[in-house]
Amino acid sequence: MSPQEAQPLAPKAFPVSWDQFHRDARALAWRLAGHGEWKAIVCITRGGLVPAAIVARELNIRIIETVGIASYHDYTSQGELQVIKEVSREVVALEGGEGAGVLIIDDLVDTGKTARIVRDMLPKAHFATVYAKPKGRPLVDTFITEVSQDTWIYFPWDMGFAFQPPISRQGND
Ligand SMILES: O=P(O)(O)OC[C@H]1O[C@H](OP(=O)(O)OP(=O)(O)O)[C@H](O)[C@@H]1O
Ligand code: HPA
Ligand SMILES: [Mg+2]
Repeated sequence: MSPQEAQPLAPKAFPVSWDQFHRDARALAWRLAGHGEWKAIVCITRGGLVPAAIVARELNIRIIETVGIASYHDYTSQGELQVIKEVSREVVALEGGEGAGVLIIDDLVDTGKTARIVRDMLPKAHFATVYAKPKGRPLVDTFITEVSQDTWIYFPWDMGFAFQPPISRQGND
């Protein structure tokens, strides 16, 4: 179901183009570059895959691990959080364990529930997202742009080109 067909979770829309997402993910890499060297990235699939690729390229990080968490259904509701794939023991054990030397990447933090689970798995890791909403912000070490809690972020991989009716026709039909 598309967000247009469904009742979205938040009334305000923040659409992000590929170009803007690339700039914001690069800005995240610039900010992270000042924090030292990471041995590995753990990206939270699926949303974290795209920013992780951009940050890994910029910071020359070659060990990329995934942790799979899913919770939102059809863009309309957040259900039980499901851990679909755990982090490998080798990555947890890097630099003495508990995620030390690991950079966790996700596209955004919203309620913070996903971040909480991954932080508990890797308490010494650095948690970075491109976007953050107020409820989840305390769980993130580094992010680029904050949007209000009543805003839904539309990522470029969820969108396509569509006809836009002229403003003069909107709401008049
Ligand atoms: O802070 P929270 O309220 O927990 O929400 C944030 C999470 O929700 C989205 O993932 P989703 O569960 O939709 O899965 P996906 O990454 O596979 O799209 C997003 O990519 C974050 O991982
Ligand atoms: O605002 C959002 N946009 C896309 N996916 C999400 N998952 C949680 N919040 C969001
Ligand atoms: Mg996700």
